[in-house]
Amino acid sequence: MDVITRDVNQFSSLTTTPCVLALGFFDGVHRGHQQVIATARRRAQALHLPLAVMTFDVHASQVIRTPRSDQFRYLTTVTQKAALMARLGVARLYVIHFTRAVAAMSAQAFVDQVIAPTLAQVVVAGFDYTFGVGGQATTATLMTLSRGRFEVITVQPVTVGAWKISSTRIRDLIGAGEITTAETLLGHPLTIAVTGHGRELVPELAKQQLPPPGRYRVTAGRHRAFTLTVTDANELVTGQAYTGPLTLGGWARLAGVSRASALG
Ligand SMILES: Cc1cc2nc3c(=O)[nH]c(=O)nc-3n(C[C@H](O)[C@H](O)[C@H](O)COP(=O)(O)O)c2cc1C
Ligand SMILES: Nc1ncnc2c1ncn2[C@@H]1O[C@H](COP(=O)(O)OP(=O)(O)OP(=O)(O)O)[C@@H](O)[C@H]1O
Repeated sequence: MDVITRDVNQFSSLTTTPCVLALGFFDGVHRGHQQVIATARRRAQALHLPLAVMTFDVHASQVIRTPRSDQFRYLTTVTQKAALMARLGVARLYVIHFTRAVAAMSAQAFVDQVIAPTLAQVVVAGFDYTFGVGGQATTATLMTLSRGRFEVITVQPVTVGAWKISSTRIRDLIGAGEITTAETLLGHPLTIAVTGHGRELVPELAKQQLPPPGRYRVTAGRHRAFTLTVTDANELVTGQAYTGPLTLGGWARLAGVSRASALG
């Protein structure tokens, strides 16, 4: 898979072959996202075109300040997103640098200056995708804005019970310690990218969604299982010192340990 990182003003210089393009932020690459990408993949296969996805490096809420911006937490780093996308058959991942200038673009400008230069023949997005300044445009309006340059496919909601699967809901579940349910909605195990600095493991993302304070068994790589503590200050502390990058999976809460003794 090719990862193409771009500032929005570099886009007009893109020369590339046509593609089928899926649009969204895709934090967590959950089962709803997987449906969007699978829909695009089927169309790409039928048309013998490469499957491409366009995402942003930074979430919109971190650029456009709202009362909820401070509470926002990420599920996946760009690297994790890219690895999950590669497994779904994505050939080309566009990572657009999301800035105030991008947020201020009209929907038509975004279509003309960012989507069209990818030479997308088909654009696929979910039923609730919005874009353009103030989130002005939807998947339905995308068809008009395409001005005949591409076809638009809208993916219907993937739900569990009455709920649409969403990154927001998965963040809330992880934050509430409902890791198994979160993983069901994700469609893959929860993994958190960290770097060991002695006994502290520092998440790669400053704003990483973590499980609540407590003691957990985790795995790093295929075999190494160990315990760690998520402290009340949201720090990850292990018994053994380690230096370097780790991907923590296999999250299981150790039952019957109170917060106070978990820190001891
Ligand atoms: C060109 C462009 C401009 C955008 N401008 C805004 C904006 O002004 N305000 C906003 O809340 N979101 C803006 N967005 C973000 C989307 O509308 C959408 O709300 C955002 O991706 C939310 O992601 P979420 O569903 O993961 O919360 C913009 C997106 C694009 C592509
Ligand atoms: N459950 C779902 N069913 C179908 N499409 C979905 C679903 N969730 C997201 N999508 C689509 O996937 C793309 C990426 O969505 P986005 O990154 O906004 O995820 P989200 O889970 O809706 O996030 P948030 O909870 O922050 O709103 C968009 O095109 C969106 O419409």
